[in-house]
Amino acid sequence: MGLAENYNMIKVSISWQLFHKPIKTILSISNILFLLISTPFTNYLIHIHGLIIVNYLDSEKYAYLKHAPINEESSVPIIDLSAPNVVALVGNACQVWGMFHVINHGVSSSLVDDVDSRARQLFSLSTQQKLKTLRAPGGATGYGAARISPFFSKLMWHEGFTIIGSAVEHAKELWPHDYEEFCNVMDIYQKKMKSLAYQILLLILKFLDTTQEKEEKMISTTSIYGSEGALQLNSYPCCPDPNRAIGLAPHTDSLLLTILHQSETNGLQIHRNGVGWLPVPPVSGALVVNIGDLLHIMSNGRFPTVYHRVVPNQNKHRISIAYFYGPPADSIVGPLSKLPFPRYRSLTVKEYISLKSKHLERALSLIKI
Ligand SMILES: C=C1C[C@]23C[C@@]1(O)CC[C@H]2[C@@]12CCC[C@@](C)(C(=O)O1)[C@H]2[C@@H]3C(=O)O
Ligand SMILES: O=C(O)CCC(=O)C(=O)O
Ligand SMILES: [Fe+2]
Repeated sequence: MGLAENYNMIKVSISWQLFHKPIKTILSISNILFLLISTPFTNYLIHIHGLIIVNYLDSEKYAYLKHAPINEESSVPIIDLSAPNVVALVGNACQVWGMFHVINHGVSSSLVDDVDSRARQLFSLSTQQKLKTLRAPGGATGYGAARISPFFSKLMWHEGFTIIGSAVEHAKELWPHDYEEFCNVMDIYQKKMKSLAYQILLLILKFLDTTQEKEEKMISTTSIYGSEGALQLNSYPCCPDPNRAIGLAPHTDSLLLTILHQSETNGLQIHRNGVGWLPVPPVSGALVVNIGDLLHIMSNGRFPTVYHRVVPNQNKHRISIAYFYGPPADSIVGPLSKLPFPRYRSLTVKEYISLKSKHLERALSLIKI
């Protein structure tokens, strides 16, 4: 099949979308493209012909094929949260990697499996169903492309579903008579994640030896009751030509900490200076923790915020569940007062999120002192 014919097929599928779907709201270009890539019809074409022009990225820029070989010294540490020297282990991992696996984390495997299978159930619904929960323009929750999508010219091999607080409104759209179980599982998981994230944050603050009043105030505002988090269900369908597409484009997470469950399928990679892209294969029973921008700021740059991406898989449909943990939107974040020579100015969480949504990776440099 020639290139021109493939272009025609994409054109055909766009017109198919526009004429056969009653689109009542005005969708942005990225949503239209997302709609296009998510239809079973176009997916079918992608699988048969192995070519979707809009989704291909230039390989020079991202060099997807090149990543460092794994050896013991170059892999993300695995930390047992019940280890007696856990503070030092966590602190060192934050400084050296900005990322670590945790085991003995107290979250039951049956709960993690439940969330994973509910996510699979959601993503296996028809596109028409999923689009009932399409994230509203400017909105935060629901189904759609990653929030960072507008910064990249090519689409990602990814679909997401974001939950902040209760998922009930969207779940009712998807399963009008059977939405409660989905919501219960997501609620229980969010509560567990919140308390695990708080536990890890306390270890980190202990490592940074924060004893002053300001920090204590900050700790209380990020407490399990005060904090606001988000749960992101990620789906990366099988990709016929994984070397020429990206699952989730390179980014750093914005909040304090992210706790990730990545089922059993490879795909996550982190960028290491001087090394390149390094795979982070799933460790059975472990959760991945990574430092986000806000903790990078609080540590005055001592902890790197992790630049990471996801590469698609040819044979396996990959699901991941990310919990983003951060302080309430109105709280002020800045380098901890104990650390000398602040490199960043203090600002509200809301202000930082707004800078990130406008400038992505440049947000941090914009608040440098
Ligand atoms: C709390 C959040 C973090 C996030 C933006 C969000 O409001 C909800 C979705 C999150 C997510 C998931 C995929 C990657 C990411 C960069 C994105 O585009 O949306 C993160 C956002 C983030 O950490 O900035
Ligand atoms: O799917 C993954 O492993 C990572 C997802 C991620 O980076 C995110 O949701 O921010
Ligand atoms: Fe991420």
